Amino acid sequence: MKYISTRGQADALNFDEALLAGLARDGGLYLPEKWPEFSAEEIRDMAGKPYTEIVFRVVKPFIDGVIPDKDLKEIIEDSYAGFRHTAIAPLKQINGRIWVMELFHGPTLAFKDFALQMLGRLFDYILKKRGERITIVGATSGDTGSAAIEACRDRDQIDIYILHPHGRVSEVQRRQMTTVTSHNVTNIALEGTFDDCQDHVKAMFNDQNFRDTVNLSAVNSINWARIMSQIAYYFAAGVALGAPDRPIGFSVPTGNFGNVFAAYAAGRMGLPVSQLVVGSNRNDILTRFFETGSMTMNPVEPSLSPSMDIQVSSNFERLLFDLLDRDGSAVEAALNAFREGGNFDLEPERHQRVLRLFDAYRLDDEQTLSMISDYYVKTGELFDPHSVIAVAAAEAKIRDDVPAMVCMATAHPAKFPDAVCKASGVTPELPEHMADLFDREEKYTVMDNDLTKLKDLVLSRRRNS
Ligand SMILES: N[C@@H](CCOP(=O)(O)O)C(=O)O
Repeated sequence: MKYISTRGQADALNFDEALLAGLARDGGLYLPEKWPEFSAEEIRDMAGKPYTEIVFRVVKPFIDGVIPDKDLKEIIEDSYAGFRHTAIAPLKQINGRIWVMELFHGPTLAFKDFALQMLGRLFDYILKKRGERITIVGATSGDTGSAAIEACRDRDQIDIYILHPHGRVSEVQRRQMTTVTSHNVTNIALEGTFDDCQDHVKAMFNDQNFRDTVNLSAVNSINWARIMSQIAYYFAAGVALGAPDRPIGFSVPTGNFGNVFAAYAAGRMGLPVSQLVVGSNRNDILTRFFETGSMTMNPVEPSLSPSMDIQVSSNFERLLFDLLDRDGSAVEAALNAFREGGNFDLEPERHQRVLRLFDAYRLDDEQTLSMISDYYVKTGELFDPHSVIAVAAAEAKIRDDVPAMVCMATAHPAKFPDAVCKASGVTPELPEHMADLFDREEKYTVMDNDLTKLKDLVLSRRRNS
């Protein structure tokens, strides 16, 4: 299995090379050259299997022998051993056709743990084999940061720097990152937005000298291995609800487009995915795109669902690559137009094609609070401000011919106690392992929104061995 860049110029890589590279050298994102496909029989056979077995079957074709099966199985078992629910990703029905998959039982209470617990172990395994070290610079709007830190802390081969937008993540999200004091972790609160943080990360990758000097790698979903690991829970949900013999829809709260792209990938691999609903908050660039075929950038506005306060959704590039018939130069031209002029338009015929699968829906803060309250009263479920957008979007957009839709509950309500309490009157409690989070000491550096200063910091702390 080779991995190719969405911009079409970089060398094709094997799994381990793509894992360590993060972003391709031409600025594109890696994708498998060809989607592996499961037959109906192979999908049917996943039903009733433990979650870790489904992960193994889904990721094996992507790893393609780079890691022997025995070692891969151990990595997978170890990755999910720390989850606090025995089902790992439990499914709950909340009304006739709508289900919720809880993806917040991992160590940092968000869906990011599903991929990052694996990513940390994959890095460790490959780096030890190669005798190499890497520097990770990651950007977070709230959840990726702590999940990445948790996965990479205290690993000898890794130094990790996480940039978050200063004052724009919830206090629990910030403390989950900044109270980790491991020697290899640096937290930076950037005077800017998440998009600024993500732009700086990409700029560091696009500076070939810098990336080679520090051996830069990625924990964000620009890294293919992030998407790969997340595809597994879509298969787990699908087979639990009757796939391949019954089609299935998914509703996903979306910021960087990685999670919903994993659902799309599951469809390309044979899961009968018949509808994907993209949920957004007032930063609704994706919703407007699906509604109109035109992607137009607005300023990022803070919301009650900060993890989705994003205008430039990295993984949209992977979908665009398919929509533009895998033509790397067309992808590059469209994205250059977007970055330079703040807009690009998809041809009407391609827009119609994307609408066969995708729908989109937005909720502003007021609607988000009201929906948290409504579902709490109607079902007893306390949703966080991101998950509730998926549920409301599913209710609003589920098509008549979709027999079951699964909403991805991406974060634990205790990550957003103020919003949840305002909506429901209930303050969700942090799980025991985090009960003293507010007593722990924080350590982070507030920095100007300045790429040169960031690079200097990373270079100055570089370890030679
Ligand atoms: N919503 C994310 C933003 C980064 O997304 P990623 O999937 O590319 O890591 C966050 O919570 O940090």
